[in-house]
Amino acid sequence: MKITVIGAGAWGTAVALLAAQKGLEVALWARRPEQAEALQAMRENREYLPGVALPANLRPTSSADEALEGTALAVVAVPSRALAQTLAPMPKAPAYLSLTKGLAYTAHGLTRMSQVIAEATGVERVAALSGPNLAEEIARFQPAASVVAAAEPGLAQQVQKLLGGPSFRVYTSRDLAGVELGGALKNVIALAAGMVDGLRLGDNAKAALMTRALREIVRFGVAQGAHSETFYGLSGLGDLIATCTSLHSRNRGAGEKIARGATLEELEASKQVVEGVYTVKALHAWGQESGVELPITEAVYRVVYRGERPLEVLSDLMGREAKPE
Ligand SMILES: NC(=O)C1=CN([C@@H]2O[C@H](COP(=O)(O)OP(=O)(O)OC[C@H]3O[C@@H](n4cnc5c(N)ncnc54)[C@H](O)[C@@H]3O)[C@@H](O)[C@H]2O)C=CC1
Ligand SMILES: O=C(CO)COP(=O)(O)O
Repeated sequence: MKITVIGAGAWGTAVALLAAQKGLEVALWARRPEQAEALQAMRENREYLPGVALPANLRPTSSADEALEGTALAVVAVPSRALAQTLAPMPKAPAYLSLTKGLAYTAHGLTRMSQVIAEATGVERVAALSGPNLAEEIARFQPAASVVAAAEPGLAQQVQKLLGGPSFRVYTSRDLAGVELGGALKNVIALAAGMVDGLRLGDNAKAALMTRALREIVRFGVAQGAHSETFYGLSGLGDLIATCTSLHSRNRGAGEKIARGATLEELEASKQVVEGVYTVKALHAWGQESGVELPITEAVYRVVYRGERPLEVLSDLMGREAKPE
């Protein structure tokens, strides 16, 4: 069986490696022809995932026709901002799996990545995989677990069989919204966690941030139609822990850089995608329209987009009205 991974960044390459290890024929589509050629020539993704050899059954290409011909599943690992424009002109696959952790604010309101994929391709069979999954560890087959969610249970089970293996335990879920929202919102909180690290505010501060943020994520997610239990699972709490504490996390690292004075332009110029920067903007736009308060998310927005100082924003959060937990 053949599967196609669209997007040859760190995460697309890591998941392509998981699929190749299962003996599948794997096409890895890279946007730039020179990137596909470099992957092919070096049998390594030196730009985004150095130090890991690509096996022979993993075939890099920049041709969408070649990548998608005869495929059973397209696994999408393109940054959220480029998702619709990347997929729309490509040949269609029978089903899609979203690996992208982001949120968009469109004319339809807040839009999850599986919805962006369905709209861009016209294909309704779309699943999402999310969990505490840092690409650098998964690519080295260090043990990890994840959740695949789809409205159609058969699709989630198909992905579970295709990607699950000795180092990667995959659970299924019916809560597509919950799995996607947990993965998107934790990136915003990881920016805040990075600021806590950069300002050396301490372990108590980070634990308080993550705990109160989880409450905020649950409140928001349930209002969006997700199930609260999903946020206490791998794609919620699990990913929140991994991303807020890992030295590999680009979002947490970006928060540290912000605390040391990095600007939005500098973050956007990074070769590696920092999704939290776009997710927080979408959430802010939604909050303005809906009137729903997301205090921690709003604090991150004020620092990233209004250039306010993290310590001043923190002081506002600490000074909010006293209330029961
Ligand atoms: N790196 C990780 O550990 C994980 C990442 N993710 C998610 O996967 C998605 C992809 O992230 P990574 O693979 O880590 O990215 P990356 O930061 O390693 O690489 C960026 C990728 O995006 C491509 N790209 C940049 N601009 C583009 C554009 N305008 N059009 C098309 N492609 C473009 C680059 O060529 C490269 O392949 C993100 O949504 C991220 O949140 C999810 C789980 C783990
Ligand atoms: O989603 C991730 C881990 O599950 C990766 O997080 P970063 O994008 O912050 O590196």
